[in-house]
Amino acid sequence: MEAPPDNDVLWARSLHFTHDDGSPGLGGVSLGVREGEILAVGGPCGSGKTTLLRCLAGLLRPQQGEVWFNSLPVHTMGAFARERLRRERFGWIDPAPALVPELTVWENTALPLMLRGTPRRRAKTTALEWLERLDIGDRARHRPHRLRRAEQQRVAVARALASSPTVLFADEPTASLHRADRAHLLRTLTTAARSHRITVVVATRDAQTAALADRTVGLLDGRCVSAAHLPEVADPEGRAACSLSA
Ligand SMILES: Nc1ncnc2c1ncn2[C@@H]1O[C@H](COP(=O)(O)OP(=O)(O)OP(=O)(O)O)[C@@H](O)[C@H]1O
Repeated sequence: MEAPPDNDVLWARSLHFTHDDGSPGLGGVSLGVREGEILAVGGPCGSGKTTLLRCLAGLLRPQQGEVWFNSLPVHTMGAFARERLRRERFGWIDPAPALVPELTVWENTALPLMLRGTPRRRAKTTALEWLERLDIGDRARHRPHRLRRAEQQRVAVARALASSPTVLFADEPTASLHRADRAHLLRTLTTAARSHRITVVVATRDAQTAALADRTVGLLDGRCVSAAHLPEVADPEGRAACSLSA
């Protein structure tokens, strides 16, 4: 078993994954993600983007192939070690904000930190700082149902960033948002990731999202293709536009 190149924080070789019902997920995907890089994984519906992110994040175990996080072989780790790795080093954003309805916005944001053992007061301070950066500090004491969908998704982003993950996985994070909300969320997410040197792997069918990435890999039928098939962006939110101080 050969460890990945030094400058790749995440590295996958020849990943094969078939779902329990026999549906093909991945058919031999290899890629490397450099430290601090924002990598977009593009491709049409059903091409394997979510399956790839879940394999890279240790949520699914590929039947064949290797996943390395720095020098750690994720593909050979047991369930407990993978869960710990996810809790301590990875962040995850779903297409729809999955917040705990009984908790306030700041408690939702602080939850991963508290699960890690951070004292409540310190977790609260960090959560409030991230909520301010994402322009929802004034909603900190509300419960999620009082927020718009776009605001809830910003809470999900704050929650993922608050625990300072080494790698943040974002699965179509703007899929359920309007265009203006999408642009705002993407700018804050990518600006925060760049300023905090967080590596991001984002699955997307959206050209606007891909335009903010350093690099895009395309998937088709569970395999890497040379170029991602994403539509042209009429008014791309280029990286130069990322001037927020998140
Ligand atoms: N839990 C599951 N059980 C069975 N098959 C699945 C499951 N999840 C995904 N698949 C199948 O695996 C293939 C890849 O799906 P995946 O969700 O990874 O693609 P995707 O590119 O993320 O799609 P989308 O853009 O629609 O989210 C598809 O054929 C899909 O139907």
